[in-house]
Amino acid sequence: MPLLDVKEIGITFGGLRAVGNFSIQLEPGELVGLIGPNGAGKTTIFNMLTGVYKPTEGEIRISGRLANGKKPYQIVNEGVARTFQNIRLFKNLTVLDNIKTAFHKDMRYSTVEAVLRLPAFWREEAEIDRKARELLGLFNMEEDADTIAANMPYGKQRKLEICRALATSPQMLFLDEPAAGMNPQETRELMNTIHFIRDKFKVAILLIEHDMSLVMGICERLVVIDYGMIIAKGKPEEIKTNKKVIEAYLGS
Ligand SMILES: Nc1ncnc2c1ncn2[C@@H]1O[C@H](COP(=O)(O)OP(=O)(O)OP(=O)(O)O)[C@@H](O)[C@H]1O
Repeated sequence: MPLLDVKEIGITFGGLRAVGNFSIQLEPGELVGLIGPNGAGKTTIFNMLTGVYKPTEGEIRISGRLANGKKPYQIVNEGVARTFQNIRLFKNLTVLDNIKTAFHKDMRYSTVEAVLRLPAFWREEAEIDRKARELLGLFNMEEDADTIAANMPYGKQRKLEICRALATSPQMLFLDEPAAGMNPQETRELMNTIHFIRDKFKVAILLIEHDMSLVMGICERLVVIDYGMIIAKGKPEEIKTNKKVIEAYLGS
């Protein structure tokens, strides 16, 4: 059974069909790119897959369970994490605290134990601290633990956002234009980071990206959309020479 099984989903905003007949399957550990010109509907698809929008047509199944109409936090509990086109971090918190907030989804102590600062609370807080530092360590960011997120260079903020998404122990990770605003050096590092994540965490990754060198370089297969509809699917080398894809990009 695929991890993600999307059948013919679509959404209409005020009479305008932004996305239609969109289908995709993701198997564990796959690295797939979702590409298309500006305004093609990529973020709208992510928003449907993560519970921000409810599709007006079709069916989304995560690990076989119907996910249409679930709220974003329920989708996180189904093992899906995402990052955003515009980085969303708690800018005034430290790097470590940004990660810890994500781990708190799994906390088991009760409100009473937390308010009264009972041992169960401290034990679990110490464990979250340890796990957050360990995760930062995997991304070579342990020395940034006490830095305020907003004071980090752009590339590192992106990395932190991905790192925080992983703290929810997802099976699937959706990255919305992770290379946006990055310089070529940061983009190269990001490619390595994405490969590392897939191999280390065994997550399936769905990646929206405008940077063609990035998607072509790391994705095993690509889905191309234009005006809300799939126009091509295939391996990067097939997509590169696909006439419809070339026309869609030249025309945008
Ligand atoms: N909440 C909404 N209400 C009305 N229209 C919307 C809404 N969300 C998205 N759209 C429309 O859906 C279409 C697809 O937008 P979307 O942001 O998904 O494209 P995109 O492929 O992610 O573009 P980009 O690459 O520029 O980020 C656009 O025409 C947009 O105006």
